[in-house]
Amino acid sequence: MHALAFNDGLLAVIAAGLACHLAFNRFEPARLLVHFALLCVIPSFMSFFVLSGFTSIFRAVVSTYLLYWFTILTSIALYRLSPFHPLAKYPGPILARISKFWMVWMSSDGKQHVYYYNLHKRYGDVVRIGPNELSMRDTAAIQPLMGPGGWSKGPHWDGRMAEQTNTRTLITIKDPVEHARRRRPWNRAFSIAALKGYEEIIAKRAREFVTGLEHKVGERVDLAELINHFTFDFMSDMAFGGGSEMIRDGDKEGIWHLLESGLPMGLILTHIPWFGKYYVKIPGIGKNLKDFRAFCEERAAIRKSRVSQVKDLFHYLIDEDGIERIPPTMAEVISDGVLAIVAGSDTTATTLSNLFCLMMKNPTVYYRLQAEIDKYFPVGENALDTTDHPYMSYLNAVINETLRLFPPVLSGSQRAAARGSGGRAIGPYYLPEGTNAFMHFYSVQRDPRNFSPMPDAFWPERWLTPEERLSYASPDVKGLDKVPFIHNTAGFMAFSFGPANCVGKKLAYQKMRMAICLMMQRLEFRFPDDYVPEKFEDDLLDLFVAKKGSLPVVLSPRVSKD
Ligand code: HEM
Repeated sequence: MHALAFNDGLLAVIAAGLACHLAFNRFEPARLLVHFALLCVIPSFMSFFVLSGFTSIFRAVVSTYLLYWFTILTSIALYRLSPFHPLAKYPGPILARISKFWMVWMSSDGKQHVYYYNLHKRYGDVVRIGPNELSMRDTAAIQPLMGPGGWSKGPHWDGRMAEQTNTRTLITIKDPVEHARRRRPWNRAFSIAALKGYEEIIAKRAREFVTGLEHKVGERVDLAELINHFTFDFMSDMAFGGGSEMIRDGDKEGIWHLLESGLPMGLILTHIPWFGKYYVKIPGIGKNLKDFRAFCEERAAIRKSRVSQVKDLFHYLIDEDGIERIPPTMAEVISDGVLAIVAGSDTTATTLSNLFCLMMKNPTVYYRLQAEIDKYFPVGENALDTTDHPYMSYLNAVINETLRLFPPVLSGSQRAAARGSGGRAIGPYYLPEGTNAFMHFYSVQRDPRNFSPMPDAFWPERWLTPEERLSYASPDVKGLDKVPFIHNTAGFMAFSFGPANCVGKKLAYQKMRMAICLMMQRLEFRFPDDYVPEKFEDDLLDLFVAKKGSLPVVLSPRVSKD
């Protein structure tokens, strides 16, 4: 009789485990209390059913927990590998299909972009890289996934932003209507007229930056770090009317380090967003970000109290012209100001560093660009004048080619099919509801169906017109006119795509062009003799945004100061 009751008890525990899996699968509960009830209260209660088979309560409780959790995990794994799973037809590594912890592990070396790239080579255009997540490489999916009427931002931001319960920053907003409302001031801030107004802010910081470089002529400097200082000072000017003097003083407060220190954990939370709710409960967690936010709040208050002579980004974000029907709250302005600094300084700094590294590795490109800059800005000309930028085809080609090979957001930005949407065809693929998906920028941009020949090589000439390309005919391009040339700009996704793409794209180009022209008009850049240039790419990590290492450079003057 006892044995029967015990067996019944074990079966009840297993049944409860299966029911728990079903509840998580069906309702995706997010509240910690519900997690606690499902994972702890139920097995504690169930241990009474098996008491008869154990010599102590302790043993009964431990055994019930083990059996309960084992049942849940086994049931989850079997379901996710089974043909009944909605994403069963999409191939991918077994462990990735079972759990997102696999991607946490695989991305921990900072090379997830290369991992995804190799997965696409092995499995094709759509790879299942999580139980409910797909990585995509086919350009036919871009428009339906990310274009107007496409899917909204995915949950990968939820974990990173777990502490932002009230005011979310623009990039994390899922609701398309709310996203559009919050994006309006940003769109105004990057209109052609507004951009023209920023030129003087860029020019001032670019002059300070390049003058600082000139003082270091002959020295070995970390160009990547100095570029960080330039982009950070500029974005602080834009977002909060100043407050940062890294070009002058260096990063005394360690702010750049503070921002970068959160990236590895941020990446983990993009893979397991549900964990963010637990993570933020750990005492002291998020302190760095809170400190940075406090700095921004202080700056925002100062900037708000005075009328700026210049219409900076803050002017538009806080709606100083009073255009919005519902004026933005101060919390929204601060939150988006923080985003501007983070999204606007790191991305352009990484691109500029990559660009100089790639050019120094490819002297032909370096001298071609230098020649173009010399043509438009000979000695004595103002290299910060933007009038001729549209005609500087080689400059634009070098920037695009850098962004193609190394987009600062290497692995793309997740989108999700809303629950209840019923799923939809994304290009030639049917993606059921509950699916998260992203275009893998790094793979799309190196796909020979989009960019050929030499999709993995730095070859800016591919961005020129055929006539321009021919005019550069030289040993490095010999024979390339004999192979098919493919240049599918739909596969150029560094700034993402659709209504939630990068709103700061034009500003990024403007800032990078101005800085490059001034830097190359005034200075020569070369690697120190003992530096192995491949190290820079080895050190480049995919932590959602790219994190770069140092870029040692020796500077020499181009223009005599006499
Ligand atoms: C080389 C430079 C840059 C690159 C490659 C870049 C790339 C990106 C990417 C890939 C996204 C994600 C979009 C998505 O979720 O689909 C993004 C979003 C964003 N970027 Fe940039 N970015 C750059 C510079 C800038 C600059 C200078 C700013 C200026 C403030 C900026 C502001 C933003 C903002 C506000 C968003 C969120 C847009 C939204 O969700 O509506 N970015 N950027």
